[in-house]
Amino acid sequence: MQSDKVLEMQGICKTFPGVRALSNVNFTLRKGEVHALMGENGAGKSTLVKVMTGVYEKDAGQITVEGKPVHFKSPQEAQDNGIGTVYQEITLCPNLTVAENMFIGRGRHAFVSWNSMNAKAKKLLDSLSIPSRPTQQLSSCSLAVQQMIAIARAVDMDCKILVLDEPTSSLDEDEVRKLFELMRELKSRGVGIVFITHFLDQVYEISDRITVLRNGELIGEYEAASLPQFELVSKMMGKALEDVENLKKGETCTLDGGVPVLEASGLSSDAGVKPFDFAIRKGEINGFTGLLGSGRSESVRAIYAADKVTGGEIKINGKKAKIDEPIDAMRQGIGYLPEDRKGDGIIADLSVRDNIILAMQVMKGFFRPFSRKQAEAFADEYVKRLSIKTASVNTPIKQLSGGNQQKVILGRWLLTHPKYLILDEPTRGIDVGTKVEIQKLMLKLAEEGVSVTFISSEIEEMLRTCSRLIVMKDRQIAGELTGANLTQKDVMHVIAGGHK
Ligand SMILES: Nc1ncnc2c1ncn2[C@@H]1O[C@H](COP(=O)(O)OP(=O)(O)OP(=O)(O)O)[C@@H](O)[C@H]1O
Repeated sequence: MQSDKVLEMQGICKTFPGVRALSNVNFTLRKGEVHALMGENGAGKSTLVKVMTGVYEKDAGQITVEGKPVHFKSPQEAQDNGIGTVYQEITLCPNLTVAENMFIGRGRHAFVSWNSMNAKAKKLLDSLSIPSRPTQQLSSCSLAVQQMIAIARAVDMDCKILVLDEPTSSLDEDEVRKLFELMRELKSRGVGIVFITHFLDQVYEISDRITVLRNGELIGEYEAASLPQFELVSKMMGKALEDVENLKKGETCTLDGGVPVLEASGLSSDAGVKPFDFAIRKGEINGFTGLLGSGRSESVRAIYAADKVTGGEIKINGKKAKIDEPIDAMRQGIGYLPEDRKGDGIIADLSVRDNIILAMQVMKGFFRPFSRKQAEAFADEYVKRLSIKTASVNTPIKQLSGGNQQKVILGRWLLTHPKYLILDEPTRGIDVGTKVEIQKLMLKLAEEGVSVTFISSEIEEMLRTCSRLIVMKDRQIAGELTGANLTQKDVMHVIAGGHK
């Protein structure tokens, strides 16, 4: 009897130096299903997917595609067997057109003319309802459309299995909806989809089945419809959920009156943020919210001088401060965890230790390096405090899972004992347990008198932790919410209506 299983992985093992990333893991994918792969940071999801797609060779185990045993030694071999992958970071060429990106490097498409290539691209785009033109330069498409084009490319290569590793983490709600429509279309064509995300609501919206991994082991495989969300979370975390449920709503101490820790007036930057006023008090957690592109990140970048400041002034504790470059901000006790941790945050080839001490070392000066012993002691402290999963502090940071890399950057700033900490998407790509830990950490820092500005695409976690929300729209402040007005509805109202 022909099975409906398109992929079967059995007894998969993979070890890296000092880390057993997968032990004896089984995974099956059916035709036409969306199968979510869930687990906390470092659980082994990406490793399993990389074994599946030929990026890593397994140490042990069997893989079959449509019943046929396979042993991939390269991503090309996986691709030749009908496995397509689209990563969160798009790997297409921004300077080429949409059509060129769809067919580049594809020997079997011997196009006789641009016209025939563009015509074929148009047909494919139309059949998948992707809103873009074949002759358009890829960089002019939104991130979501670029992702869809990467998917279309895989579809045209006759993929039977599509792996989507955190495809939604940079998309807004509308874009996520469009991506889901495309996923449903592919499902109806019989494509099996492996879906990795940390957004639980999305898992339940689109997935048929869920496989949970923890510490490299298989916890179980479930029908999504019969696994309540709280059970999923406790399976991922390996503990009951009361910690998540009991996180107190953010009633952080806003010390009214008194001099603000930081006050900005008429601040603007060359990243296009319009002049704005802003103040934060000791021990306050506030947030910048708004849709992607609203200017929420650009505003905090202006405060830290991460972009060139074009106007306005900043006072620290009531005194005018000269902050022309990030180093000036650091010396004033400001820490900044950037949104783009790959581009702006981690230094991939350096160890966990060197990444943790980086900000401290910059402040001290590179001509006065910390001794190895001192650096290791600093790093050890924050690896323990933030439960960073790493073989050692000397491991290159690029070998850590995404969420653990994020914790290292957080450790970097905590080590400088900042007075004011700006955290832009600190919980993106982070599992639910660690998210709660980071939210708790923010509340604790605030209690200790540190002021925090928090940005997150998940409005709920901002409502839980912030005592004031600044709502951005079209690169300027559209409104400010406190107290009883701190609700999702009020935020939407300001975004929709643009009034205070
Ligand atoms: N190339 C590598 N070298 C060494 N260790 C690695 C490598 N890739 C992954 N690991 C380790 O294997 C374990 C599993 O990591 P993996 O990236 O698969 O987790 P994940 O579930 O995808 O996590 P996240 O949600 O944070 O991305 C982690 O402890 C990680 O540090």
